[in-house]
Parts: sequence; C-alpha cells; structure tokens
Amino acid sequence: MKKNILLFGLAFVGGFTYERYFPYVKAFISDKGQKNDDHSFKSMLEQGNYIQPKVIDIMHSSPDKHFLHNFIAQHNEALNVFKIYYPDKLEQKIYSDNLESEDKIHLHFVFNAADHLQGHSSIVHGGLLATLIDNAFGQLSYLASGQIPTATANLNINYRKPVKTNHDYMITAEIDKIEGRKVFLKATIYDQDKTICTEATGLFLTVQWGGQMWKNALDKIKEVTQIDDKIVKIDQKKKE
Ligand SMILES: CCCCC/C=C\C/C=C\C/C=C\C/C=C\CCCC(=O)SCCNC(=O)CCNC(=O)[C@H](O)C(C)(C)COP(=O)(O)OP(=O)(O)OC[C@H]1O[C@@H](n2cnc3c(N)ncnc32)[C@H](O)[C@@H]1OP(=O)(O)O
Repeated sequence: MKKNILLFGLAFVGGFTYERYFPYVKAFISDKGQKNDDHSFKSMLEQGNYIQPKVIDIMHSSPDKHFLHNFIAQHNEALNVFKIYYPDKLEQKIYSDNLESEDKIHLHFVFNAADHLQGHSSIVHGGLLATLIDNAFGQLSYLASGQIPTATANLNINYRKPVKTNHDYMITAEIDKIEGRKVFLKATIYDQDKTICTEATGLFLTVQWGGQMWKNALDKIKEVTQIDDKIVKIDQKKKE
C-alpha cells in the first residue's frame, strides 16, 4: 500500500514537472544541436572568455513570447547565424544582483543575414540592424538596472557602410552610463576586418511594464537549468 502511494506520488511529481518544464527543456535541447555554429568571430570570442548564455538559448524558442526570438524561431532560414555572447561573468548577473562594475557590462551579437532580410539587393535592411541593436540594448539595460524592465526612449543609428547579406558581422553593445532610471548605451557593428559599419546610441528608461512576466520567465529558466537533467530522463522514459 505504502509502495503504491509512493509510486503514485512519484508519478504525480514527474508528470507535473514534465508538463511545467518540458517546453523550456525542449527549447534548450533543440537549440544545442543548432546548425551554423561556426562563424568568423568564433575563436576570437571564445578566447576572450565569452559564452553563449543558456538563458538566451532558451529564449530562442521558449513559450514566452518575445518578438525577436519568436521571429528567429519562426523564420529560422532568415538568419544564417545568430549568436549572442556574454562575458562569462555576465550570465551570473541573471542569477544574482552582484556585478562588480557597470562599465564591464557589454555583450556581442554575431549575425549573418540571409537574402530574406535584404532591403536593397544583397544589403541587410536597416530596420533589422535597428532591431538587433535595440534587443541588445534591452538585454543589457535590464541586467544593468538590477533586472528591472526597460523601454527604449531614444535610439540613434548612423549607418556608415552597407551591411551585406550572407556575411558575418558582430555587434558590440555596452553600457555608457546610468543616471537614476536612465540607462545610456552605445553599440557598434563591425565587419570581419573590424571596419565600423554602424554606430548607435540609446537611452532606455526603467519602467513598470511586464516585470512579473520577466520574473516568472527567469524563475522558470533558473529552475530548468537546475533540473534539466532530470527532465531529460523523464522525457526519454516517456518515449520508451
Ligand atoms: C523568455 C525568457 C526571458 C529571459 C530574460 C532574460 C534575460 C535577458 C533579458 C531581458 C530583457 C530582454 C529583452 C528586451 C528586449 C528588447 C527591448 C525592447 C524595448 C522596446 O521595444 S520598448 C517599446 C518601444 N518604446 C516605447 O514604447 C516607449 C514609449 N515611451 C514611453 O512610454 C515613455 O516616454 C517612457 C516610459 C520612455 C518615459 O516616460 P516616463 O513618464 O516614465 O518618464 P518621463 O517622460 O518623466 O522621463 C523621465 C526622464 O527621462 C527623460 N526622457 C524621457 N524620454 C526621453 C527621450 N526620448 N530622450 C531624452 N530624454 C528622455 C525625461 O526628460 C526625464 O528626465 P529628467 O528626469 O532628467 O527630467
């Protein structure tokens, strides 16, 4: 009798865990096998101790709606490469409130846009570049403000040289300064020869928007990253 209750309890907990976390774990697992892992900036970034944060892997196809990551998931042929690299300590910022100094907060996006994203022939649409920069600024300002959501108040972009489709580029985004609710940021898009193609500045303001949504998503992600091994086992069992 006791054994039956125990088995029932285990099945219940297993089923609950599976239902609750499966979409996140699936996203995490499927992204791990993602194609196009190679690009021109890879060894440079890896030597500089940059990592692809798990949290971003999960955002790519998580059930929580996010414009850019949903776009990538739904139109995965549009970007030949889309990789986000954080300094290895920055991912910890997602899990704690301690970061040594705001001026160390920066990240890199590497992207290679397919022809689907051209405006003029073989030239990446400027609106896509604005979106990528805005998204990088959104992540950085969120982290730098102690995980308070932020909104774009101002975004300035100077398009210096055309960005070509089917070529690798790197966006470097960083915090310039923080004054109260205001987070000032800057970004540069470089080609493989380190020529500056695009420069941007942004002002993001902390807002009261969707804070609980972000917090819930982060809480789930934190739990998933701790328990993903167990979930994978549950998933394998279900298939057997
Ligand atoms: C699924 C898994 C999730 C896991 C997440 C994990 C990790 C990564 C995380 C995170 C986050 C991820 C991604 C985020 C990605 C993308 C971000 C997208 C961002 C957007 O896509 S967001 C939509 C577009 N965006 C808007 O929709 C804003 C419309 N706008 C407004 O809603 C207001 O305009 C607002 C709220 C901005 C300000 O309004 P307000 O009433 O709160 O403040 P107020 O006006 O009083 O200004 C206070 C002080 O800022 C100065 N100030 C204001 N605006 C200025 C400007 N433009 N230029 C210069 N100074 C300005 C004032 O002059 C004053 O300055 P002072 O205090 O010195 O007098």
